[in-house]
Formats: sequence, structure tokens, C-alpha cells
Amino acid sequence: MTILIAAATDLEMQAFGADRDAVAYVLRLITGIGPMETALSLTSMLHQYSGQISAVVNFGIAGAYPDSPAQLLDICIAKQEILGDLGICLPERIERFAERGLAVRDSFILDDRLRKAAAQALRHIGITFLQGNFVTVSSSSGTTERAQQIGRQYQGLCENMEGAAVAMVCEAFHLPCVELRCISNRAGERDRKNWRLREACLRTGQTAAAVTEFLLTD
Ligand SMILES: O=C(O)c1cccc(C(=O)CC[C@H]2O[C@@H](n3cnc4c(=O)[nH]cnc43)[C@H](O)[C@@H]2O)c1
Repeated sequence: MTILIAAATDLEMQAFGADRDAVAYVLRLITGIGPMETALSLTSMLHQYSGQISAVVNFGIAGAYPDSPAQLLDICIAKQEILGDLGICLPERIERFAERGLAVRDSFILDDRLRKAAAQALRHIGITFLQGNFVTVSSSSGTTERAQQIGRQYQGLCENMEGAAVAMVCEAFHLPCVELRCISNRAGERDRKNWRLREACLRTGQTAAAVTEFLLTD
């Protein structure tokens, strides 16, 4: 079994560690930031390794929505990924294209079996976690009001910029995918001194490594 691990940036990937025992069974992809780059880079990687990859572990950092139970440095697993800013940006909410009768894929349920296996791995190593809706945006929420609005509209646990793209591409390639993230900031919070970027990168990488090892030996 070969697992592809995917993260948006080198900082997140570094924390996965280079000296893992099962490294021969792990391929790595730094997708780049945002859904477009992610969709492109992942599609081209899966094409290149056609038939050789059995599952994708997507990990990284995320912002917790103001009404979310997730706190700084919490680990979260995605049940569903939603393209949160795809639609019409009204003052109070994003109007979805489906409301206008247009068929646009804008939400993706992540693989149940792999998600449960990842949850089992986390319990096994004693890491507490939350599960729920993740929201992917092209524009990171820049105010608490915006973050609250998007978070409430989708009952979102946290916000990121790649997850829905990974879920969509994996679905197209019939590959199971699991996504886990560590909370680095409150979505909408602009004051960088309240962010925990480096610690969150470290924690998400280490957690993803432990989960991947568990999946490979399961
Ligand atoms: O505003 C800044 O100065 C700034 C500096 C470094 C990084 C950022 C990011 O927004 C990182 C985006 C990156 O991390 C994920 N992420 C983390 N928190 C959030 C968030 O609140 N909203 C959306 N994405 C977030 C995301 O997946 C990207 O890969 C800003």
C-alpha cells in the first residue's frame, strides 16, 4: 500500500519527518496554497503515479470559526469539505448556485472508512480531536464578522484553502482521502501575535505521520 501525503506548504510537510520507517510506502506532495494550485498539482501527481497510490492523507493548519468548539492547537478531522465562497457573495451570506438551479459540485463527503481508521489511530496514540465540516475558501476570512457568517452558514469547524480541492480530485480518481488539520488561529483574526503557526505546523505534521504509520500497518 502506498499513501500519498499532501500539505500546502513546506513548513507543514517538514514536520511530517523524513526518517519514518515506512517511508518507502509514502509519497509526498506540497500542493501550494489555495484550491486551484492544489487541484492542478494533485491531478498531475495522481496521473504520474497512476494506479500506484491507494489513499491520500491531506494535512495542514486551519482557522477555527468564531462559533466553533475547536480551540488553538486542537486536531480536527473532516467529515465533509465545502467550497464555502463558491457562489454569489451577498451582504449576509453566500448564495449557492444550487439555489438558482445550477448544478455545481460544492461539497464533498470524505471517505468514511479512512476517516474512522484515522480516528482510531488518534485514539490509539491518545490524541483528542474533533470531527465535522471543514470549509475551503479562496480568500481567507479577513474579519471576525466574515468568519462568523461563513462558519454559521456551513456549521463549519474550521477554515482552510485546499481541502475541498483534494477531496474533489480524490473522488475523481476513486481514491479514499482523509483530512486532518491543527488549529493555528481563529478565522478572521488578523493580529499575527495571536496565531500559533509554527506549533500548529509541527503538531499537524507529527499527527499526520502517526496516522499514516497506523494506516500502513493496519
Ligand atoms: O495573514 C498573514 O500574514 C498570513 C501569514 C501566513 C499565512 C497566512 C495564511 O492565511 C495561511 C494560509 C494557509 O494556512 C491554512 N489556513 C490557516 N488558517 C487559515 C484561515 O484562518 N483561513 C483560511 N486558511 C487558513 C490554509 O489552508 C492555507 O494553506 C496568512
